[in-house]
Amino acid sequence: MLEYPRELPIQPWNGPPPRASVRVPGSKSLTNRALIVAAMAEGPSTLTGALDSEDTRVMVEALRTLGVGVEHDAKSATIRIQGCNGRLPAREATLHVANSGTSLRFLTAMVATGVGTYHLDGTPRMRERPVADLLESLNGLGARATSDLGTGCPPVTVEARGLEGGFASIRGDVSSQYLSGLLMALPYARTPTTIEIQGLLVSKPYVAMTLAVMRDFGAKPSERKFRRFDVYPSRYQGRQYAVEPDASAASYFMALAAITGGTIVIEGLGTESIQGDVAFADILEHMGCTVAREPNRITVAGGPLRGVDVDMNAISDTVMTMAVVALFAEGFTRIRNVGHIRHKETDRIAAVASELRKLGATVDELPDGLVITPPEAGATGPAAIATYDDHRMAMSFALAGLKVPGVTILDPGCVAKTYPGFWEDLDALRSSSA
Ligand SMILES: O=C(O)C1=C[C@@H](OP(=O)(O)O)[C@@H](O)[C@H](O)C1
Ligand SMILES: C=C(OP(=O)(O)O)C(=O)O
Repeated sequence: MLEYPRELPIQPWNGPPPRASVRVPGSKSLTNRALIVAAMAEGPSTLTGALDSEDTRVMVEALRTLGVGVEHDAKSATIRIQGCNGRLPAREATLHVANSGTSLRFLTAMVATGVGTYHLDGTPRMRERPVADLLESLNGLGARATSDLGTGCPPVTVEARGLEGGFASIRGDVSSQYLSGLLMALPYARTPTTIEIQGLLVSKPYVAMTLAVMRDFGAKPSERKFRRFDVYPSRYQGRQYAVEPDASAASYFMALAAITGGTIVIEGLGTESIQGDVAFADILEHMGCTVAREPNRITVAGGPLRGVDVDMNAISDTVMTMAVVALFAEGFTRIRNVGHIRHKETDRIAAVASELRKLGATVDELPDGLVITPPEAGATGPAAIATYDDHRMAMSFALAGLKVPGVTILDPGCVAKTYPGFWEDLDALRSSSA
């Protein structure tokens, strides 16, 4: 991995507004889904355009620990997986997933299809991120899964003897990753399974992505209004799979166009993308940007921005990007229905509120959102921005530094969770636009 300084002063964007094309690295969510499904599949798979970051490395390492053959060629963004055809080789394993929510939730469900004893653990923050509802559902399907410290969070132990199938209900309002993990594991249950969602389902587009990847590898799950899901016993088939660029990562460059008044073309993401976060461009359009959408490309051109009132439940990884764009809009912005982001890398509502205030904004922190009123005379520095070990705090607030002199990002290395080359890509954009 790359080396990072302890803090990074951000130089304001002094040159002409950028006119550039950007292709961000592969999607974390699609890489980690494809890895899980390919690992369980019959036959080999090759993932191209795969993300190489902390979250995908911990997933690759965990699969190797489970005895699945995985070769990762980071230079060519290719990962080769020898599928285990639904029979996990390891009977006993301890998996360390750092602070990767997808890895923890997806692997917990996957190991329940095995026969043996599996332990999963992560960073201190991972030990505060809930998983109890997933454990409960797995227990109803034939596993013995426990939160070792009785906290409802990792570390987790799964004593597995394969999943029986039948009926499961799962809570949808804390994290959609429980449902995604269950869905991907269930083709390997002994009998068909019906899953019903209790309460609201957050982050719906991620569940659609899960179904899409399962279908791409040959399973045939069905769904009714995203309230009920049916999965039948089957086998995934190994294949070549092209991972789309990461739409959440692309939000930083869309936002850069919005606040600098430049034009940025996002390559490899467009109307054909299966990632919900491409809809970040729709919000920018409401704020005053011009957006052109093609099947594999989105062009965002900045303009005078006005505040918006927006429900971001479905695309909550872009809340922090939006919060920083709001600093440079006319009038206030209200972000609604994202209470679940308090359970992510950090309490993201609280973190955004504290750091925006350092730049002069007035921020009302709501239980499930934020109201951001930009300072009348414009945002001002200097400000040392704390990042809370949250990659998205670092990448979002770097954008503020392009407009406000004196912004320093503390612990810029936290971007390695999903976008290790972010600072280099930002510098490259700057040099190509000078
Ligand atoms: O399934 C996924 O790939 C993800 C689902 C979302 O989490 P929640 O469902 O917990 O909101 C998202 O925030 C995360 O970055 C990735
Ligand atoms: C919430 C995130 O990740 P995860 O839940 O996979 O740790 C994220 O990448 O913003």
